[in-house]
Amino acid sequence: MADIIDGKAIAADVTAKVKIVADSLLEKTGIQTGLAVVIVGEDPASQVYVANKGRTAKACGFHSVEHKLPEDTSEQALVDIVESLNNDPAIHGILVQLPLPKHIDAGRIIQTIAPEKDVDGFHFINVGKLGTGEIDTAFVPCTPAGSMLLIERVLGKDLSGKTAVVVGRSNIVGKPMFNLLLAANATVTIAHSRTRDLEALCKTADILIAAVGRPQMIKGDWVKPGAVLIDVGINRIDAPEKGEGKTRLVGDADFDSCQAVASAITPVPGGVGPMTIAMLMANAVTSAYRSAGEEAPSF
Ligand SMILES: Nc1nc(=O)c2c([nH]1)NC[C@@H]1CN(c3ccc(C(=O)N[C@@H](CCC(=O)O)C(=O)O)cc3)C=[N+]21
Repeated sequence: MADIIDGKAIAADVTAKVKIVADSLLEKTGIQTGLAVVIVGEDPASQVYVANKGRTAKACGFHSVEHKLPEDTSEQALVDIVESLNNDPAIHGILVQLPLPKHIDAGRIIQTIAPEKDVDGFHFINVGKLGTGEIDTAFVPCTPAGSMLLIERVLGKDLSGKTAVVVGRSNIVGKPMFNLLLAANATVTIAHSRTRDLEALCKTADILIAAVGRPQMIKGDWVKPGAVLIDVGINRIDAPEKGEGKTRLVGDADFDSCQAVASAITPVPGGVGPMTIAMLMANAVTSAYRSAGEEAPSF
């Protein structure tokens, strides 16, 4: 039976450290880390995440601002808000919650965020730095960064000799995950919907990252005995066993069958999700340190 990797507890460790270093920057330089989260529209899941971010930012002692904009906000109005945050010296990190409404070009908005405040790590400058190994001055996307920290807790920092398979090729998770695993010396393959014999490929992985967005797709008999399984998926499915109309969260891996085979596995909820928020806080305080010309701590 695999050990369950307690993402909630590890995320709490990270945010406790963020608070300590944020307090120490404030004491030394008078700079309070500022994080701005911008949300457009009313998607209920997005509202939950944004509320979590605001709460955690306050717990870290940050200056936390939230811009809640109506669904019919124009692209230009959003560009103007991002530019005003770029120019606001009290703000060190800017996150524009995705997805954006269809009438807004999300790519244009992301590239409008100043790279040095892009705590999501989605700007071309940060993507390029990660892709060329300049990780120390980049912002790394929060979900992959948090997943790496969980892997580090189990396997250490050096993944030499390990085979990793990332299932999913998104810009937000799959591709940055590939780069981080590669930088840690793993031998990495990205699989996706057009991969032939996905099951056999997954079975080669010492480290398996499930980031496809399909509930419970990865089954125990796809997993190499002793593998470390990081489940990035967060899917809400019907749970009639809990009562009529009830739902529950599941990952992209079928937890019970995978737990029987892996050596360590992240649960959903309580795995990668809380780490995403913790790494956002880490990126924000890192940005504040850089703005002060101070050496940023590592997490
Ligand atoms: N620009 C941008 N950056 C993001 O990082 C971003 C985004 N947009 N849009 C939405 C997704 C989703 N996301 C989550 C963060 C935390 C949890 C999380 O804390 N989940 C908990 C509980 C989830 C629940 O109860 O609903 C868990 O897995 O244990 C989930 C999902 C960040 N995202």
